[in-house]
Amino acid sequence: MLRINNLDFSYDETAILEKISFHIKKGEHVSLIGESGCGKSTLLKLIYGIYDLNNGTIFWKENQILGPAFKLIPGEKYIKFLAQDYDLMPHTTVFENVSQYLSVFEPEELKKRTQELLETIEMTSFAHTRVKYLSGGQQQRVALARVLAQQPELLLLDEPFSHIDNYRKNSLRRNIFKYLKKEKVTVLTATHDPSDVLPYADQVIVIKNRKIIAQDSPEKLYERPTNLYVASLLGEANRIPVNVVKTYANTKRRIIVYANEFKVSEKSGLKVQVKKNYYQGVNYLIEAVYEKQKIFFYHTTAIEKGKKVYLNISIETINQRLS
Ligand SMILES: Nc1ncnc2c1ncn2[C@@H]1O[C@H](COP(=O)(O)OP(=O)(O)OP(=O)(O)O)[C@@H](O)[C@H]1O
Repeated sequence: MLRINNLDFSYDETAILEKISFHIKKGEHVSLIGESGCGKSTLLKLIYGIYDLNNGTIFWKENQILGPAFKLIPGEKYIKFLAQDYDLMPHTTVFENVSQYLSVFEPEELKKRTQELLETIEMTSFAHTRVKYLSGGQQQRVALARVLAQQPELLLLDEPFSHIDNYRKNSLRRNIFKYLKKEKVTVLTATHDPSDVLPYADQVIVIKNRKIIAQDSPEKLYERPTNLYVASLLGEANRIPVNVVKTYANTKRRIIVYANEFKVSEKSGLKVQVKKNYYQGVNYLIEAVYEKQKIFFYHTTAIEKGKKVYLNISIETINQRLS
């Protein structure tokens, strides 16, 4: 459905994206992740036709997406892009902002659809509030409902929940992604937040140094990360020599271990010295050192600074990472 082939792009003489190729099927939800400045927003803008490519092609179904050199007004009606600026009508109400694109010839349907969308973004009680009086996070929610109302076939979301408080974020994410699946909208989301990715994405694309370095399902990328960069985008990750575990005494390989996969032991394992405790609510994230390398692990209680402890990893985890 969305087909990107051999895309190269630069704003000036510095290359931003190189040889980017991927396909997204109809109704699929793909997350785009990578360190800040790696080109996620740029890629979404290119798919929307805001800039001209240096090389390559972008197709949505049989339609080629062309940049401003070929098309005066960017954007296609079947693609919507929710950028960091929300493009709302500040002097009109939330209801009017959301219903603007629905047919006025079917007033009952307009009311029903708008209400459904306001429920999805949990803003029913603000229906008659003017948008200019809303907070940044509330405006972001209205912007989401406004793009959904336009029934896009392909939706490009750039950090869609970045301004929304944690209290709302989880239920909102569930509502929005459920709605998009129900409506079979194809979604490409650029995000920093693993909670946007792991439970909802069908595929994850990882960008580093201008290129796609990994593409897989969230489960596979998390469980078998190709490197520390990929793992660290999805969780609190460490890279440790596997020979600290007796059974693997003869191998020199290092494996990725997430902070939650370590178990503290009194007897044997990776011997670390505790440096700091970070209270997390459900547990503590503990910063320790092993031969000058920082190691992070979770533990149910704080551990005294300077104390030496052993960390164990299950054999299943080791085998999974070595495979
Ligand atoms: N209009 C522009 N002109 C020139 N350079 C730009 C422009 N917009 C972005 N860049 C540069 O392109 C690179 C990629 O930026 P982009 O915003 O796409 O990254 P990103 O991965 O979305 O970052 P973040 O996660 O921080 O939002 C950065 O080095 C940025 O400085």
